[in-house]
Amino acid sequence: MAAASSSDTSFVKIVEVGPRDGLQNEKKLISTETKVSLINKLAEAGLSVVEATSFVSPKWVPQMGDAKQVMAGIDRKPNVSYPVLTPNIKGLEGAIAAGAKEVAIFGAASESFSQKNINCSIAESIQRFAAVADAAKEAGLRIRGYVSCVAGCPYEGRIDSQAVADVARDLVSLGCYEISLGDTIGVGRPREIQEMLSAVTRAVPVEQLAIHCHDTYGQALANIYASLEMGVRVVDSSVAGLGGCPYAKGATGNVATEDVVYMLEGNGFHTGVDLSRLALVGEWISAELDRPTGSRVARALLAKQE
Ligand SMILES: CC(C)(COP(=O)([O-])OP(=O)([O-])OC[C@H]1O[C@@H](n2cnc3c(N)ncnc32)[C@H](O)[C@@H]1OP(=O)([O-])[O-])[C@@H](O)C(=O)NCCC(=O)NCCSC(=O)C[C@@](C)(O)CC(=O)[O-]
Repeated sequence: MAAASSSDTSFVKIVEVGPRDGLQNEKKLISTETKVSLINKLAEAGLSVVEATSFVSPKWVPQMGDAKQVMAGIDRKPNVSYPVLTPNIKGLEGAIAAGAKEVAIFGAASESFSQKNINCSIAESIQRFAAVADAAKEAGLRIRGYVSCVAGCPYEGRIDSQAVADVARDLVSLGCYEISLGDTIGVGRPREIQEMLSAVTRAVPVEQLAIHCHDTYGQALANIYASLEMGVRVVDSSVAGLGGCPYAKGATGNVATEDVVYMLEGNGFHTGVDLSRLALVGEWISAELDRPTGSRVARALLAKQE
């Protein structure tokens, strides 16, 4: 697998979020065995970061209620990172006990979304995350940060880019090595994403930023390309385009990883991901969920093989 190097500007790190962001909103409980197989198959397809699960309240997100069992079941490959979401100290304790080496704290640039998603204001969330980050550092864990609603909020509409920059800066100051900027409801367009990135890069170096696009309005690939033009080299995506957010009504899945890999590899970037193998993983999980894959690239590739 190709290794990322800070001087290699053609390498794009893909953070596969399908097992967490992709599955968290599924109404029917998916077996732990299926989740574990999905994570293992994704790592075998060359993904070096596979976000595995969330240590959140099972009352809030029942689908992630088997986080401990998922972490116990996966075959951990040495060069693969398996981050997990931890909104509070209870979540962090669960993650440490399960042997996680990387955790993610997740805030929002919108007050209303913060309340709906994690039941506190933005300021309270930063305080809560400070305690999580201190304990995570103490335990030797790497910490990633998310900012949701960077291009719009399901409750408040347009979000000021400075609010995004402020939360991103706060998360970096708590010790996050990378900040993922989430267009949670997929409303952003390339120029808006570039304007948002201009504001955020005044607060956080672009080398520490990732872009996380949902494809609700069909803008995700264009927005990712616009982010690459701004120097972003980390992209979050979800195999087969799985997903949606439980606290953002109507939000569809993340951009499909297969579509991102196809676009990148044909545009002078490399990812270390085996696209044919990944398309088969997407086909498999879609069959498990009883629906067609949400990846247009996978559909095209698989149709050719048939
Ligand atoms: C943050 C809380 C816990 C606050 O929820 P709360 O109700 O304010 O918390 P609490 O401390 O009052 O506890 C209430 C109950 O939850 C339990 N509890 C408390 N914490 C935990 C925990 N960690 N693990 C397991 N259980 C927990 C706690 O023990 C207690 O249980 P009870 O006494 O009632 O039986 C809750 O709001 C929550 O779990 N929210 C999670 C929301 C979530 O997972 N959202 C989806 C992920 S974010 C996202 O998708 C966006 C992203 C990242 O992908 C980027 C993008 O697209 O924008």
